[in-house]
Amino acid sequence: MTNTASKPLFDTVAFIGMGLIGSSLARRILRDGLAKKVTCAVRSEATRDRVLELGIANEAYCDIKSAVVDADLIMICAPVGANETIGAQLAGVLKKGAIVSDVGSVKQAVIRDIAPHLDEGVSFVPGHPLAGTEHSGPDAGFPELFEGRWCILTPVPGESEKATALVQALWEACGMKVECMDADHHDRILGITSHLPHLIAYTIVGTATDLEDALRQEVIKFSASGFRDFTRIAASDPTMWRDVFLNNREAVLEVLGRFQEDLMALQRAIRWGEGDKLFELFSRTREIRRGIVDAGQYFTNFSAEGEDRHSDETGKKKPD
Ligand SMILES: NC(=O)C1=CN([C@@H]2O[C@H](COP(=O)(O)OP(=O)(O)OC[C@H]3O[C@@H](n4cnc5c(N)ncnc54)[C@H](O)[C@@H]3O)[C@@H](O)[C@H]2O)C=CC1
Ligand SMILES: O=C(O)C(=O)Cc1ccc(O)cc1
Repeated sequence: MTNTASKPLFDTVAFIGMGLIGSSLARRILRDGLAKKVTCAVRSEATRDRVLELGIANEAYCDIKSAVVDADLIMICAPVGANETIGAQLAGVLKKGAIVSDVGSVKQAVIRDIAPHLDEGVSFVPGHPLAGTEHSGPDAGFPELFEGRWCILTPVPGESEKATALVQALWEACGMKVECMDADHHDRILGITSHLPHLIAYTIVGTATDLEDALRQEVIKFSASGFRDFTRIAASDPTMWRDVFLNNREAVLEVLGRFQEDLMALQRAIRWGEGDKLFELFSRTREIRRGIVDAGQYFTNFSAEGEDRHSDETGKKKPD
């Protein structure tokens, strides 16, 4: 989908954090003229130089204040564990009428850490584009990342509806479908659909490679596509995912409890040779996958063979 906006939605968009998500959105904004100017705050001179070399921001700074002081939209794109520190640096600095938004994978903790620091006259519209890869850093981004995917906004009651509509318009201009919901509802859904699967992938790859040396070599050598899929997910950024689990503790622990019960039931079925139970579950899950693919939902970036065009198989981390 190409941008249908006839004029820029914002004068200046400032990014805090220019990794996979920040740099993908910045690329899209600059490519399609969704803002007149893009600025960003990064943490090192090397990243600042790289961002300017890549041409993914008009101005790049190593401090937050310089990047955000004239911005109409401030998009926080750092790991969610950095939000408390980032929020404190926004207090007393932003223009009246500025909008603060974010892309964090959890939403209640983001609201907890950012909202108290924002001045009167500044709107806050938390968001989460459900699109990504296992890669990190400014080189990993690409402008088509968001195409055809969902973006969830979790507006805080009492906040400006105009601000929410503008953030929604930005994500729609990036090709996303947008839905609003409460932050706690978001965290419960994503706990099941995203956080638990990542935890399982980290566990499986950990278990399989925590073997004695000779066996580990064979696991790597003969890894079939099922295991390789898990290794892709398990190559995701450790800082980002540590922060996700620490900041969505309740929802993850709740779903993990249910998962452990279901796993025990499967363990028992295997032990006692209860083939019917296994067959019934596997048939049900096969139908679910077929339903998702037929509905064209979520997997819009998968080819017929089920490979995700967003990612390669190497799991290599791009420079940060
Ligand atoms: N990776 C993914 O697939 C997705 C990630 N997200 C969310 O997007 C956010 C960013 O993730 P990615 O872009 O993947 O991570 P990334 O690791 O590629 O980029 C994060 C950037 O933030 C910078 N950063 C860290 N602390 C900072 C601070 N205090 N001030 C300024 N910059 C700081 C890092 O140097 C890095 O360049 C996270 O909150 C994550 O939960 C959302 C959807 C998908
Ligand atoms: O790479 C994958 O398979 C992902 O699941 C990407 C992803 C990671 C985190 C999010 O909050 C949303 C999407």
